[in-house]
Order: sequence, then C-alpha cells, then structure tokens
Amino acid sequence: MPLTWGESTSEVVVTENGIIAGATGGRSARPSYVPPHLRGRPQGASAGGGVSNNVDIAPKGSTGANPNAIAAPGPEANGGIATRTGNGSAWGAGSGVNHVASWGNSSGSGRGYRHGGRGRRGGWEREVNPFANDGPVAENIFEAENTGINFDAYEDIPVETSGNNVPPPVNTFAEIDLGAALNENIRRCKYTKPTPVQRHAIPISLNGRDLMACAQTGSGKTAAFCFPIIAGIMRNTPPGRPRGGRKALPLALILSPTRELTSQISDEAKKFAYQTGIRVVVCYGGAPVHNQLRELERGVDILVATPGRLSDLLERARVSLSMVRYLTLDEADRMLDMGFEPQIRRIVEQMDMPPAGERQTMLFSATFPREIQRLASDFLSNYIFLAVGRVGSSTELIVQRVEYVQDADKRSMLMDLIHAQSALAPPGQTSLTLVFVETKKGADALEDWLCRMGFPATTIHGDRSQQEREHALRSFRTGVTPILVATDVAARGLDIPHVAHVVNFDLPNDIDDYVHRIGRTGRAGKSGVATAFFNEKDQSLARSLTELMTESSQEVPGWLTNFATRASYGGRSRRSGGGSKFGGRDFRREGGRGGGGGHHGGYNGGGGYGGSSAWD
Ligand SMILES: Nc1ncnc2c1ncn2[C@@H]1O[C@H](COP(=O)(O)OP(=O)(O)OP(=O)(O)O)[C@@H](O)[C@H]1O
Repeated sequence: MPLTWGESTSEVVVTENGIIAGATGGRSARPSYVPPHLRGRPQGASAGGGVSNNVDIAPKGSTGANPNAIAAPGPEANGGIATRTGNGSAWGAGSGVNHVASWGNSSGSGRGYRHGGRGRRGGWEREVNPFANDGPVAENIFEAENTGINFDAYEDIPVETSGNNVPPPVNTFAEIDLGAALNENIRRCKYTKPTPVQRHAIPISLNGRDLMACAQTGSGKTAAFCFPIIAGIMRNTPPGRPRGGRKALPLALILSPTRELTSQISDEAKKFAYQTGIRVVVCYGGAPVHNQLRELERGVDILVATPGRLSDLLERARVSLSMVRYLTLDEADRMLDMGFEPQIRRIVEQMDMPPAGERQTMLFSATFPREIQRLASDFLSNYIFLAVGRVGSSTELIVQRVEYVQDADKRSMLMDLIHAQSALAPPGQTSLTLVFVETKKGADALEDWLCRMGFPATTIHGDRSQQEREHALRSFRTGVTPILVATDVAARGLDIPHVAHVVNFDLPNDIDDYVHRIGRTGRAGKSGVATAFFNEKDQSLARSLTELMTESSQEVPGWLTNFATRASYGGRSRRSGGGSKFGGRDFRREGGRGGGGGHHGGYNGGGGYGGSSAWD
C-alpha cells in the first residue's frame, strides 16, 4: 500500500542530519528527508504527522500563516549577511528507490510518478482539437479552469497611453462591436467584463492602430490581441481569397517564443473563434511537420507559430505571408532579444509580408526594456504605446520572499517550502509548486532527487522531447505531479491555474526573467507566493531585485539591501545604466523618436503614472 508523506515520516527514527535512518514494521528502510524542526527528535514527536510548518509562505491575508516563520537572516552575521546553515540537507543520501506515495489531498492511488510519466505512452500524442469549427462541440469546452478574475485587484491600476489620437477605453464588452459570434464566445468563456489591458487595447486595435502594449503577467493580454483579430477578420475578409491549398495564406500571424505558449495561445484563439468560421492553425517545432502541413492545407485564417517552425515552413514555400493583415508578437521583448532578433526580422521584414502601415501590428509583453522598444518600433507605424500598471500595482498580488540560502542547502530549504505549502493547501485541493532552475541538467537532478524523496515531480526543459514536455505540463496542470521543475522555457506566458508557489531555486541573471517567472502565480487577480533563493552568486541581481520588491510594496530583507548597496557600484539597476531596464514608458518620450500626445491618466480616475516604470 502506498505511503503518505506523513506515514512515511512517522514510522522511522530521525537522525541529526535529517535522514530517516531505519524503518519499522517491515517497511522499506529508505532514507528520507526530514524537516529541520523534527530533526534529532524521536519518532512521532510531531503532532503534524511529519508535516513541517515552520516556513511561512502564506499569502498576505491568508489564514494559517505561521508566526514562527523563518526570519530573514540578520544583517550583521557573516559580515553583514547571515547565512542559512541548513543542517538537514538530506540529499545525496537517497536510496534510488522509486517511491510511490500519495501527495497532499490527492487520491493516493499509488501510481508511479517518477519522471512525470516518461515513456508511459508510446507514439506521438496529438492534442485533440476540441474547438474545430467543423463539428458539434459541447459548450463545456469553455469551462476549462476559468475560475473568474478578481477585478478588485485592478481597481486603481494606473494606465498610460502615448501616441496620436488614442481611442478612448471601454468599460464593457458590450460597448465594442465585436460581432455576435465572438460575443457569444466571450459569454461562454465567462468573461463578464474586460480586464484593464483589454479595456484599452481592444478599442485601439479595432480602430486599426498599431500598438505596443505592456501589462502585468496574467492580466488577459491573450484575449486583448485575439478579440480584435477575430472581429477584424469577421468584419472584412477579402472576397475570393484562396483558403486552403499547397501554400497557406493566413490573414493573421501570432508569433510567440515557446512551443508551449504557442500551443496555449492557439487553444485560446480556437475557443474565441468557435463557430465564427475562422480557422486557427498552430505550428511549432518538435511536433511532426506533416500533421501541421495537413492542417495548413485545409485552410488557415489565424496562424499561431514559433519563429523556428514558421521559418521552416516559409523556406519550404508552404506558407506565404503576403495576405497577413494582422501581426502579433506575444512576449515581444523576448522575441526580439539577442537570440530571436535575426529570425524575427527575416520573417517580418524580408519575406513577403506587407510592410508596416499596410498591415496592423501589435506587440505585447509584461516587460519591455527600452532598447527592445527601439527595435520593436521598426515593425510599427504611428503606433500607440500602452502601459497598464504602475510598478508594483498588481504584483502586490504576489508575495515575494527572498531567502539567503547557500547552494548546498537549497534542496533542504525547498523541501521545507514544499511541506509548508502542502500544509496550507485547502482541503480537497492540490496546490502546485513551480521550481525554476538555471540548467537542464540541474532540472533533471532536482526532479530525480524530489522523486527519490517521495515527492511527485516532473520537469520541463529544452532537452526533453516535445512529447515529454507536453506530458509533463499536463501532469503538472492536473496535479498528478504537483511539482514542476523548469528552466526558463516555462517562464513566459503559461497560464496554469492553481500555481500557488513559484520557487526561484536558482535566480535568473535578468530581472525581467524574474518578473515573468513569478508571474506564473498570482494570475487573473488572484494571490500567489514567490520565494527566491539568493546567495553571493546572485549579487549582480541584488539592486534590481531590491528596487522591484520595494516598488511592489514587498518586505526587503536588510541583508539584501546590504547586497544591493555593495552592488550599486557597477551593479544593475532597473532604472538606469546597463542591464535590464524595464520600459514601462514609451521610449519615444525619452527623446528616442517623435511621438507623444495621447492621454496620461489613471484607471478609475486614479493618479498619473508618475514616471515610474510599469512592469509586471
Ligand atoms: N475578461 C476576463 N475575464 C475573466 N478572465 C479573464 C479575462 N481575460 C482573461 N482572463 C483569464 O485570465 C487568465 C490570464 O490571461 P492571459 O494568459 O491572457 O494573461 P497574460 O496577460 O497573457 O499573461 P502573461 O504575461 O503571463 O502571458 C486566463 O486564464 C484567462 O482565461
């Protein structure tokens, strides 16, 4: 019979170093992790069935916050930085046994979860397209996990627009002429009113204007660019346009940096386009190209693609961009950073796509560094810049914590957090934990260790096959493996309900990546927790992290401020100098290029933007 975590810790003796040394009752003698507060105690000492509750990860206002929360290290120890000594690092001692355990409130069916089901199924699994336009589809397809949006969280979010003749925002979907079929789908999706970015961006795009839009993670940007595209195609499709055939001629192109995000956008677009007659086709690498070619041959109105696979299809002359009237770059800053720029420029500027001014172009992201704005503006014509959210406004939804943890203690600390998280999960619910690491190898190693310790974990990174990546994501989404260890491939755009906790096991080098990573929780106005493990190696991030946390009303530990002060000579700042400069402001206002005009005011009559950067 499978063991729960509680059972497994109560039946054995705990040693000083946190390793369970032996088993009673004839059960396996596997070493396991023991939370620090149980170490050195005899078995059964904990009333909590072995569940550690000594790490306070409760979001603001949540009940059950533990008054014995780990305090930030005092600034004086260790030359101004106190270190977490973590005497209970149990890792490395694992037996290699493939544990089977029930997790939290899940059924405990005893299914093996190691490696997230790798190799469980043979052959390529294609996602069924439940939103195909050519068959009867039950309305419940729209019920997929939309738990509603907490609009109160956006009450006084400041908004800045700049550019000429900015169309005014709307308060309801009914004020906009989106067409009956799309309105019906909005109703089916249970979107009762537009989010702030939708209120502003939809009228701008419906007016045919180019747009550079910056709004917080999880605030509904996907619908903000999909609705105007669908409404625009429904209003005005060129007569006699060939739809199918050997060379696909999409009317709209949506580019996004990762396969998973591309797939997610396509699913959303299919939902929004249900019964409109508009065909959405998705193309991304790692999936068999012949299936995608077959879909393209059947006709495409909206093509959602990753740059790599699209380049391949363009080279094969299976796609022409000559009819593209709408171009959207989601996560536009990522699309144009060093890695992607040449490929994107080739697609947008050197193939047969109509030039800026003839097509309508929309760029969206939660972060928009100024230098990237400059690059991106090459694709736009007389555009409007939209920034929704003053620094820190909606990210107060995400409680950010930074813990000083040496590399050797990270696993032990992670275990504490996972225990605390599982203790806080509401009855009957599995809360998901997303753990970011720097390398693919590191991801595999951590997943392996977690599994050996009895925690259902899986992993997503660039070395896994697309099938494995999709399987891992599905297994995480559904709570089968409620811990996902990921590299930055999962940092952007993924909308996974119930991610309660994002752990930056390794911090990224760039503060914008941090912003996107933590944005996997606290979505759609809901709260979330993000914990970062920080040590000397992350010193270059101290200043921007401190600024970011201060701007979003987070408690900044004194030791981190010390790091930031030390790093201020040559360190990176969000506001000035090198490194990652988040551009919540239209770079044209800073003398970059002509522009200006527009209105400049707060949402709900709120105050001005005040010159601070909008960010996630
Ligand atoms: N008007 C609305 N009413 C209710 N829910 C909404 C509305 N608009 C979007 N949502 C939901 O909010 C969630 C977040 O939306 P979305 O994924 O588009 O965010 P995003 O801004 O693109 O985030 P990211 O920056 O991380 O990519 C989704 O689950 C979506 O279904």
